[in-house]
Amino acid sequence: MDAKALWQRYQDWLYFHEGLGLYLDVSRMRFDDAFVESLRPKFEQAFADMAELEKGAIANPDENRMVGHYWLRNPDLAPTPELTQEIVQTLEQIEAFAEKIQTGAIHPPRANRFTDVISIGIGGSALGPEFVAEALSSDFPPLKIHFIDNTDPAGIDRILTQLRNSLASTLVLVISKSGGTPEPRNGMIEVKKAYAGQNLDFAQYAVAITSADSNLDKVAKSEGWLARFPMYDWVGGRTSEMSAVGLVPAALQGIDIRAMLEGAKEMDDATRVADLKNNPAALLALSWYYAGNGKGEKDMVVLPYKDSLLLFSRYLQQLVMESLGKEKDLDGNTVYQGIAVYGNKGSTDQHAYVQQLREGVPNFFATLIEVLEDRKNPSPEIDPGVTAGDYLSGFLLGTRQALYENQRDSITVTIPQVNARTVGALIALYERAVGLYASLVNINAYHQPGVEAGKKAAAAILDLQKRVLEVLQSAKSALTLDEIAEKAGASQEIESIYKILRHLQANQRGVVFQGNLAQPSSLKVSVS
Ligand SMILES: O=P(O)(O)OC[C@H]1O[C@H](O)[C@H](O)[C@@H](O)[C@@H]1O
Repeated sequence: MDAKALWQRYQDWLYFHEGLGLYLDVSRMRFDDAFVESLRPKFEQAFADMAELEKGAIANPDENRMVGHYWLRNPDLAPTPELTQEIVQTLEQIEAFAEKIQTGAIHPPRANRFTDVISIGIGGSALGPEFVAEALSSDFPPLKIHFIDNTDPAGIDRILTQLRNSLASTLVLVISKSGGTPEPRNGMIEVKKAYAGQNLDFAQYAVAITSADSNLDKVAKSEGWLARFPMYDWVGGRTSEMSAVGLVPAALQGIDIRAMLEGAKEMDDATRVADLKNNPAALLALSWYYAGNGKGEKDMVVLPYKDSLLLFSRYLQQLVMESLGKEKDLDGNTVYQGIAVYGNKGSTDQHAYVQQLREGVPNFFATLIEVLEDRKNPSPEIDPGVTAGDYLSGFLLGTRQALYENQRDSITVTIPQVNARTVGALIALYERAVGLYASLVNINAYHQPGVEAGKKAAAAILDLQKRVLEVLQSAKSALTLDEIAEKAGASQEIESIYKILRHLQANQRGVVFQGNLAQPSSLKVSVS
């Protein structure tokens, strides 16, 4: 396509949202009109499915749940007045709580103010709050946030060591929809011990964000924690940023949560339009379908050219991959769907892997996120008439062009600046695009059956560890791995037993190895 035709294509396909000042450019996805026409019936269905979902249909049939994240930013859409009221009240409670914490009306027993927050959660209970903190937190927020999003002991130590001298003014959020996920539970127990170690009454520092009557909710209630906020059955973890899960941590950092909700609402309104060309989420879904042949054959590389949006790709990884990565479609056929997502930021990544994107295996399409405003204040000149921001912008345009010249497709999303409204809008844009794409490929975007397999296997390993230790404790002399496996009734799991023991041995847990470490079958194991 020559330059003139390409410029025309750019204008023909350009989407602009006036209120948000957001542009979406899909002109560098090389679909043709016939392709668009062929997808129209699927889009009609997708728009109809989405309308049903918003009205409160059981859009997640496997879990028999409604899917209501759209109601969070427009409570009047909720299917019952009770739900509307609950959403509104929770929002007011969040704002009132954050204000009291910031003014010191609620303060820790031994300090005038809370200065820090530890947010404990994983997956959907961490990725949104982390992304939003990185994108929107001011340089000197009223409360500084720290995340424990894993059960890595060294990671937990790092946070607790950094906060050692300010634990007495640190608020703790424990966020878990189910209230039973092991990682946040472990984090909570360890943090609780750290408070006890400094003679601080954890309950006076702790806030739970979880489903009513979950295990976490029960603990928080019985111990009289500082506050509890609800997580709803009809909001999925990966779409929970606009629920208490995302709003509580954001509000505590002084982020304008009303603006975030407003941006999402405006985007929801725009992505509700049942007209492909005038719906930015539909244009994204169309582009994804085109790129990957409706089967996820190409990966989505997300490159925001703005440091503060670094975690967007990580956030999208869960939103897209946990939603779309499914073995079965809604009719039970085996389809192995999904779209792989990765990326960090531009121009940084141009010095890392863009070489492969430009010249190597063409198994991806790029999404470039452009932010028009460079910085709040005027920029100094780097070269005559040229600023650092001009370079950043030039690198984005250059990469887009270089990719296109080599038949690598890209989408460009442009926002005027990174603020609460545009971040809310970006989240909403991708939530809807995922929902529409799921309809196009006929899958349930709102469950995650595959995650259970790993959780069950991990639980079995921990159970095996107990049995193995019992065997060793009652043994009179050192045993080979074969003998341990047999006595534990787990002959098929000898490799797991070896790995469990190796881990215990490395952590001074009383396990002693004799023999050649390079030949596990030669080892004799005892406990001290
Ligand atoms: O919020 P929680 O119930 O603790 O869940 C945290 C995460 O755990 C699971 O592994 C799910 O796959 C995620 O969708 C979820 O976000």
